[in-house]
Amino acid sequence: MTRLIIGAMVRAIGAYPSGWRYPGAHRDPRGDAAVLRRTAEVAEAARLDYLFFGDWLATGHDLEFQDPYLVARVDPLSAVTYLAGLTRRIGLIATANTSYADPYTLARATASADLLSGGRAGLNLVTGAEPRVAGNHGRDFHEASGSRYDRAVEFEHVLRCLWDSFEDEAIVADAAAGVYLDPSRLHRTDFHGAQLSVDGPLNVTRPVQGHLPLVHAGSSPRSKLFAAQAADLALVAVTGLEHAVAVREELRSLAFESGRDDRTLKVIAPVLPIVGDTREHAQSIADELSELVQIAEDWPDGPPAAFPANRSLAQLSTLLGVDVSALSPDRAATSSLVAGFSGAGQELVEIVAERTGRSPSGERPPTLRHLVVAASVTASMVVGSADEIAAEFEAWAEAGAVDGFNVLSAVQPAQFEAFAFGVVPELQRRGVFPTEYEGETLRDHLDLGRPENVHVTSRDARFRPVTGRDGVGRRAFERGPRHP
Ligand SMILES: Cc1cc2nc3c(=O)[nH]c(=O)nc-3n(C[C@H](O)[C@H](O)[C@H](O)COP(=O)(O)O)c2cc1C
Repeated sequence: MTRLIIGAMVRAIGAYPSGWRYPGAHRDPRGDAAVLRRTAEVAEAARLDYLFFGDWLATGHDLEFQDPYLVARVDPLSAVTYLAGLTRRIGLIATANTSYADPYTLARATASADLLSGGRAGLNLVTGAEPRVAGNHGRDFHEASGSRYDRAVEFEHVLRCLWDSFEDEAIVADAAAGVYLDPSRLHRTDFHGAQLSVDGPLNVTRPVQGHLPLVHAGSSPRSKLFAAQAADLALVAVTGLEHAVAVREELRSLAFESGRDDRTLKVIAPVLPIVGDTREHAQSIADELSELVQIAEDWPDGPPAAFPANRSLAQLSTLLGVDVSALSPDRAATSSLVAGFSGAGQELVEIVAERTGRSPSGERPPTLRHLVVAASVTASMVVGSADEIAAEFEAWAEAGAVDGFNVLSAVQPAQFEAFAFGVVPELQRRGVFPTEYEGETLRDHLDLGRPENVHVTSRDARFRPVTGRDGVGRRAFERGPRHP
């Protein structure tokens, strides 16, 4: 039976550019503590596997228009530690940027989060795509992808060595004998690589889970190789079901080529469901959200300098093959106008019809604004009733496209609650998502075993970079048979 992994990608003011403008939406990040608490309570009541917190280490006015949640947000590890004390069962995954983080500090904070949550912490390692981060961390420039991934490879190795500093039996705590520590079970890291140098040992005992489940999010060839070799969950950007099938197969075969049991790599896709009582209701929500997205033409004298170039009638004209730049954004895209559109333009009209229920020949045709928004907001959306969305999730799982989803919510808290209390029970009714938490730890929820201590097995402790199919990989193992 298919068993989906489902986590919530928490974005406190919503994960759609205009979500914060929707009636009743949470919109002031100064109130995030209450929203995070409520989100965690709802997610745990729905038995979601984890809450996932992304990260972005810089801010600026431009982000207001691209991705308003990136403007101001709580640090992800702080959110995880806060929620560790408020929840009992749900996993809590924080993002860290390996290009800028200090491995000893991160190993210490994450091992602590795992201990404080009873084994429910996870860590998403990214190398970062935002160049402004460099100046916030005393660097002259953001390193190129190759160098960032070289560092990420060393980083992951060092993290595991540091987490394993204490063997599970290292703290003896024999009060009668006066023996606190077995020093033979405390291990130095002694890693001195091209980019990182760490002595160790870590001054936190081994995490409850041994190693926190590692997530990696990216899309380049080096990113895929890193995910295949180092991650338990690969968070991928996919354009549709067929693309997802291909990406999952590629990642799993890379994992196999790296000598790993490829079934232990779970491929997770982000998805943004718009949930309504009926399909028409969901479409009316998606329609209102589209209408609330600002486009360049909303400023008669031109948009702010940082406004995204692709959110304009000028850019849409290129895609449509028809110059609509002098028209009003509220001009209806009627059948006669649409007839002149390019193939890509016609496809866009179909996407808008599916999402909003508006068709060129109908009573309420889409407007040019709807088309600009559909072309420029790239979130992977599915619009419908709870049952329709659950059916779509199930179809993806059965096609071998994903092992699970990271669910984004356009409007907080309403859309998240509609998902948790509407779609999740439908998935449970279909038997593709469990109704109860069984194990205690995040690794249990993800069906991952507890790893051995690298200092005891010593195999992983030897760091040997090797050349993989798409670049420099981590290390070579004996290859076992590939499982079906
Ligand atoms: C689904 C998804 C989520 C991501 N989340 C984050 C994030 O929260 N913070 C971040 O710095 N980068 C994030 N990234 C960016 C990647 O880490 C990556 O650095 C970026 O896409 C550049 O591509 P590359 O690393 O594959 O070269 C995400 C990427 C994907 C596909």
